Amino acid sequence: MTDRMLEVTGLTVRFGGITALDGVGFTVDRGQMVGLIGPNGAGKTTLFNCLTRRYQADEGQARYEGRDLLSVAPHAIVDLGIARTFQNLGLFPRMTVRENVMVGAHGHARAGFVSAALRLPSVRREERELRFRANELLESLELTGVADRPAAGLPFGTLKRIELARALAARPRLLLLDEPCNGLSHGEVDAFAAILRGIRDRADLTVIVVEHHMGFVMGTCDRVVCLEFGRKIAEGTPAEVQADEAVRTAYLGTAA
Ligand SMILES: Nc1ncnc2c1ncn2[C@@H]1O[C@H](COP(=O)(O)OP(=O)(O)OP(=O)(O)O)[C@@H](O)[C@H]1O
Repeated sequence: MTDRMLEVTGLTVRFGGITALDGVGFTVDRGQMVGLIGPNGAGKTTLFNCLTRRYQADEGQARYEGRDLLSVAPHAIVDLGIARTFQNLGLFPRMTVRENVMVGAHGHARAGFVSAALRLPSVRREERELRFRANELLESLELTGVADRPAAGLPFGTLKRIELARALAARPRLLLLDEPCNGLSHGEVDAFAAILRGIRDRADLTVIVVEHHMGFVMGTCDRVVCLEFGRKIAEGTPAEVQADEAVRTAYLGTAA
């Protein structure tokens, strides 16, 4: 029996004359790591923006854990256990690495504005818990050594891991990663893949990852969905999608 987490059907998004997503459908089961690939402009980021309610779908449905995701308010997405990272990192450069990660967990803080302003004991306890959680994440992502340094000036590969730690701080059940390997060296990609696999296995986590790095996708994902010009052109195991003629044509211009 499958444990379906996400079911997307007929998802269509138009921007004026451009159809960025054209009737896209796929499913994701709990615990899977699904790769979302396709040439530039295929609609991958638009799909993430729809699922996180930044963009409004013109047609179609997305059911997440049995509920209609497309009617959820954008700010409520994190409460449903969905977190994402961005192509262009959205870190706070002057805050320390630890503080950046703690920001990700703040959506889960219970203290209200007044008690936080008065620094009541309950708030201090909560902050200790957030710090503890952040420290755990920093350790599992091999960031403890830079925890007290400002994010500004750290190497790009490190910033990518901080961005991942911040998304994980919200304790997501579904994690959407937008090009996590972009700009990483070969060695960093392998290290990132190993870290991600470790986290996925430890924390009951389901992942959809947009990525152009085929080595990462083929070596890390359980299933792959390929988009081109807003349409799904292939879906299957990494090996099946890699061998698919439409996918090869989309990437190379001609079937290779
Ligand atoms: N806010 C927007 N307004 C107008 N057009 C948009 C908007 N967002 C995306 N598009 C268009 O939708 C199409 C799909 O873009 P999208 O960014 O989703 O592709 P992508 O697969 O993520 O590409 P890349 O790999 O380059 O990030 C493109 O033609 C893009 O120009």
